[in-house]
Amino acid sequence: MARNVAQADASLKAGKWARTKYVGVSLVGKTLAILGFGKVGSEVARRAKGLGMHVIAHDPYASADRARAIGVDLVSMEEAMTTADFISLHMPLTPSTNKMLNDEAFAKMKKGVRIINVARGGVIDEDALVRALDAGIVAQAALDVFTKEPPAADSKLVLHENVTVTPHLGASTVEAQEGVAIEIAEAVTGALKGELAASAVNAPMVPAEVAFRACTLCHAR
Ligand SMILES: NC(=O)C1=CN([C@@H]2O[C@H](COP(=O)(O)OP(=O)(O)OC[C@H]3O[C@@H](n4cnc5c(N)ncnc54)[C@H](O)[C@@H]3O)[C@@H](O)[C@H]2O)C=CC1
Ligand SMILES: O=C(O)C(=O)COP(=O)(O)O
Repeated sequence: MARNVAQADASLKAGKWARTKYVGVSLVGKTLAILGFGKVGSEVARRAKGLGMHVIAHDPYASADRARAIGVDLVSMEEAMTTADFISLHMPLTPSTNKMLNDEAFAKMKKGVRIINVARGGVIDEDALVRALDAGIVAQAALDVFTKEPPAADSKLVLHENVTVTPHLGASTVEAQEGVAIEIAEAVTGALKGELAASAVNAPMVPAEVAFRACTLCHAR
């Protein structure tokens, strides 16, 4: 996005040689705000540090120690919104993150901010993003996910010249798909053997009787 690769590629293939139209921006020295400092957000932070960016993150549940170890400052949503040159979204879609980037949030951002969303489309109010792009608040957006997938063929957001889009390809590498397949197979064989499923989202991580014993002990103190 920062170097207009997708637009320049389409332009050259259409027979144009538009060197001045596609002058980009450098990442080095720029502030990247990561919203959602979990598994993906932390990896993005590590890589962005390697590119010479100043990385801050907003995540109400992240540990400050873990952030410090990667060289990232945990900040408030307000600070993330007002100081970032780039904002990358990595939080889950929940009632509290739904349309987290809305008109009010865009109004606080630095003019010319660039937005990356590889989380879930619903964390952005897409109509508000189109307004922010048209107003020049958001210079560019790179979107892998959409509120409705696939988005409508005439989506203003998808067709916007300052928006780069991909069809939900975040996890689509040969290696990642193989990794997921192995992880699922191991979880299934583990569950069949009666082992605790480390990645279960719908079961307590500790058997109920162990949790109950721990609870009784802690109440007995
Ligand atoms: N485009 C794609 O193909 C992919 C998209 N995803 C999306 O990326 C998201 C993140 O994935 P992981 O890093 O693996 O999840 P994760 O669970 O490790 O991290 C999510 C982080 O968001 C934080 N969070 C929750 N509410 C928040 C809020 N209101 N503000 C800021 N942070 C908040 C959590 O504390 C957590 O640290 C997933 O929920 C999924 O929707 C994940 C993989 C591939
Ligand atoms: O794991 C996720 O959250 C993803 O969005 C990846 O989606 P996929 O498994 O590629 O359909």
